[in-house]
Amino acid sequence: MSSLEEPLGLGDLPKLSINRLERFSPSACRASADDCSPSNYKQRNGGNNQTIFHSSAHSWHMQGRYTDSSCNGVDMEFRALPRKVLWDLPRFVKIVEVGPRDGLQNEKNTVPTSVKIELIHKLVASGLSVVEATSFVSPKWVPQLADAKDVVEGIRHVPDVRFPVLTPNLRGFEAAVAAGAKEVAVFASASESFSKSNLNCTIKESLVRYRDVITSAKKHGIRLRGYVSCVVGCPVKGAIHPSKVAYVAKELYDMGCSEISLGDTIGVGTPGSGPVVFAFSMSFLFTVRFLPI
Ligand SMILES: CC(C)(COP(=O)([O-])OP(=O)([O-])OC[C@H]1O[C@@H](n2cnc3c(N)ncnc32)[C@H](O)[C@@H]1OP(=O)([O-])[O-])[C@@H](O)C(=O)NCCC(=O)NCCSC(=O)C[C@@](C)(O)CC(=O)[O-]
Repeated sequence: MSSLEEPLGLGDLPKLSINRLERFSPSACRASADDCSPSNYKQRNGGNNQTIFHSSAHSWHMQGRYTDSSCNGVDMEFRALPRKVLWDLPRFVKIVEVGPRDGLQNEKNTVPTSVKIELIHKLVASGLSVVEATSFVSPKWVPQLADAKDVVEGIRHVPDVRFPVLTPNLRGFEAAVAAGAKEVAVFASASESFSKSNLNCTIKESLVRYRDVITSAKKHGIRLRGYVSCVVGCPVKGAIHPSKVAYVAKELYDMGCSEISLGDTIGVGTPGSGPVVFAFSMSFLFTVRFLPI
């Protein structure tokens, strides 16, 4: 049995509070805001029940207003909003699995290359069509992923799946292309402190580096994603202003990234995180609106 197949004890699983999800769900408002009940949406949506997805979407847009224990006194504006939010939901959600890269880059013990390749094969077998495989970063900074070339080599014959890899500079990009990568991602940050600790440079300097990577990627016909880290909060600086997120996202987009991934790096974008999250959701809407479908 490989390390991937060892069973997880139930006690090891994180505790998930369903109440927390439901508190912001359409069903939490059943008593008075009929428009937002899942059954109503089910009809309009051709019978597809996607309640969990709606729950999280509501939590962005409605936060603060659903926190009342009952929905008494709901005004017309409140009633109209859920319908608008439901209709505005995207018809398509793309999942980019980042476990082999993001998950393994912080492992205390370096995972053997063969196990990484096995993990990627299993993720593909589970139905995932985009799996971020590894990073072509400095092995001095991330020794856990020093075998990037071998990992890409080990998965290059898997058909119909995209395997983007992370590249922090032109050197990483060139190594990725030489190894056979067909898609890369660059990663900037909305927090100056995080940029320094992750890339050893300022946000502006990282964007200058990425301009070279992106120019080269366009020449090679390589698809590009751009990450923005710390879109809600930074481990050093705390709250991050949405304008910083919008600035970095727009720079990456203008340079030629076909997708922008907004990373809540430290997981503070919860419904309970108050006005920051609301402000961020507005910024998020702005950001996704200027991206092509
Ligand atoms: C950007 C650097 C390279 C600057 O690193 P540096 O030390 O400032 O720059 P350097 O140019 O002096 O390079 C240091 C050494 O690394 C070598 N080097 C330089 N570049 C490469 C390369 N591409 N591949 C292999 N080696 C490289 C370079 O040649 C040199 O070697 P030496 O001369 O000392 O022997 C470094 O800071 C780095 O690699 N950072 C990456 C950190 C990282 O991978 N972080 C985790 C990923 S980001 C993330 O997880 C967030 C995300 C994406 O998930 C989104 C979210 O959720 O927030």
